Formats: sequence, C-alpha cells, structure tokens
Amino acid sequence: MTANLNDKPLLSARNLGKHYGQRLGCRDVNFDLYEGEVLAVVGESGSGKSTLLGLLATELSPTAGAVHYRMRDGETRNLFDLSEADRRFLLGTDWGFVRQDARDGLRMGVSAGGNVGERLMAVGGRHYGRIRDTASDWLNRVEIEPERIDDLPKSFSGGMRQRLQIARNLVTHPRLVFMDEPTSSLDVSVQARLLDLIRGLVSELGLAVIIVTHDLAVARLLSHRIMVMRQGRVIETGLTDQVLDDPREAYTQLLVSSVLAA
Ligand SMILES: Nc1ncnc2c1ncn2[C@@H]1O[C@H](COP(=O)(O)OP(=O)(O)OP(=O)(O)O)[C@@H](O)[C@H]1O
Repeated sequence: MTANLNDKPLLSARNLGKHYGQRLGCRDVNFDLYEGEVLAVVGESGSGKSTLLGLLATELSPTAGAVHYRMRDGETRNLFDLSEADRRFLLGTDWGFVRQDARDGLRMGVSAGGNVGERLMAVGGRHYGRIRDTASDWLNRVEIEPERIDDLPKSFSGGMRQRLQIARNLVTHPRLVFMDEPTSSLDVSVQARLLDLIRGLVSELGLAVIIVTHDLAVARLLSHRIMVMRQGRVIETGLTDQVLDDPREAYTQLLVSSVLAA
C-alpha cells in the first residue's frame, strides 16, 4: 500500500539548538508537527521561545541539529540545507509568519489591498482585476470593510492591522504558519475577537501552526499540543488540555497557577 503522505510529519525538529556565543538560546529540541496541527510553545521570558521560532522559520542558524520539512512535492529536506531560492519560496508561499508587531509583518507604505496582493503576485498572480478581487475577498474574511482596500495600514487600528497581517499571510494558502505572540499587543477585548478569527481560519483552512505565546489562555484556545520551555529546553510536552489540566512538571504547575510571570 502506498503510504499516505499525511501520515508523515510536515516538520520534524531533531536535537535542535542554538547558542549565541556562550549564551544558551535553546537546546535539544525534538518534536514532530503534522498537517493541520496547532502547536503552542509557552514559557517565561528568556526561555528560548523566540529563538526556537527563529530557527524553525530559518531566520536563525542553528548551532546543533536539523529541521526536516516535507516540501509540496513530497520530498523531505533539511531546512538548513536549502538554497536561498528554496527558502524564499517557502517564506513567500508555503509558510506564513504573523508577527507580534504588525509593522514588522506588513508593508506600512503599501495599501491594504497591495499588502495582500503582493503575496499573490509572488506566486504568479498577474491579472490585476483578479488579484484585487481576491484581496477584497480576503479583507472581507478578516472583517475589514473592502472599501478600505486602498487605505494604508497606518490608518488602521491595532486589531485591523493584525487582521490585515493575517490576510496577507493566508492568501497564498500556506501549509504552515508561524505566529509570534499574535494578540499580545492588543487590548483584551480586541484580543478575544482576533483569537476567534484565527481559530476559525486555522480550522477552516486546515493549517499547521506553531504559535509562541506567554499567554496560556491563548494556547488553550488555539492549540492541540503544547510545549513548555524553561531555560532553553523543552521540559514538558503533550496534548494542551492534558498538560494544562494536569501538569507533570512542578515548573508547569507553577506556570499554570500563574505564580510565575510568564
Ligand atoms: N541576539 C541574541 N544575542 C544573544 N543572546 C540572545 C539573543 N537573542 C536571545 N538571546 C538569549 O537567548 C535566551 C532565550 O531568549 P529568547 O528571546 O529566545 O526567549 P523568549 O522565551 O522568546 O523570551 P521573550 O518571551 O522575552 O521574547 C535568553 O537568555 C536571551 O538573552
């Protein structure tokens, strides 16, 4: 019988680690991520979450280990052996990256429609009318009035900017989306609405997501699995509800009971 590709992980980290000179960023990170799976990485400030995300998204070079990724053609490659062109292809089409600060994820000098359309053009979209229609459709999906299509993101509220960032990232139907504290810069009421939107889109599009958050409520709402980091290492991992309801490690128990400032 032919193996179902979906039985294989989309991404596998093996003994992944990074030191910044003498300082430990993260070490010995091992996990598999499957299509459609949402993995939350949680831990206190300085525990290595951003370092890990940077490594997975190939923005940082590891000092140890590998990350294997199943490309669209079914071939599994070590991300750190990819050519610059392959890397750019992944970043521009197959992956999304939703940043904590929308200014880092959007082109602030380009209209809302341009921000979304640009990613479509990167995957070969050439027909101006169709690109504009798709952009307008995506603005609608993220609850931005399509009449705002020609407005610059700087005229948008924080919540709207984050929603625009999400549209820009999802328009190419990526298979994997990295999210770095996507809601933490927003007011609590705005956060709830954005989380709802993210949850709906992730499930509708069957996205695999790796989300870094210090907010366990965000992890609870969005993720299937959770990885708890402390001092650069993964100290506990498992199904989100299981880990949060019945943490094995004393440190996770403290984190859950909010004794630690996450
Ligand atoms: N560019 C860098 N140069 C040197 N050390 C760094 C660098 N970036 C991170 N570190 C160190 O690596 C460790 C892990 O930091 P990292 O930013 O990955 O943690 P984090 O869990 O994402 O923290 P936060 O939630 O505050 O963003 C820390 O000790 C940090 O000081």
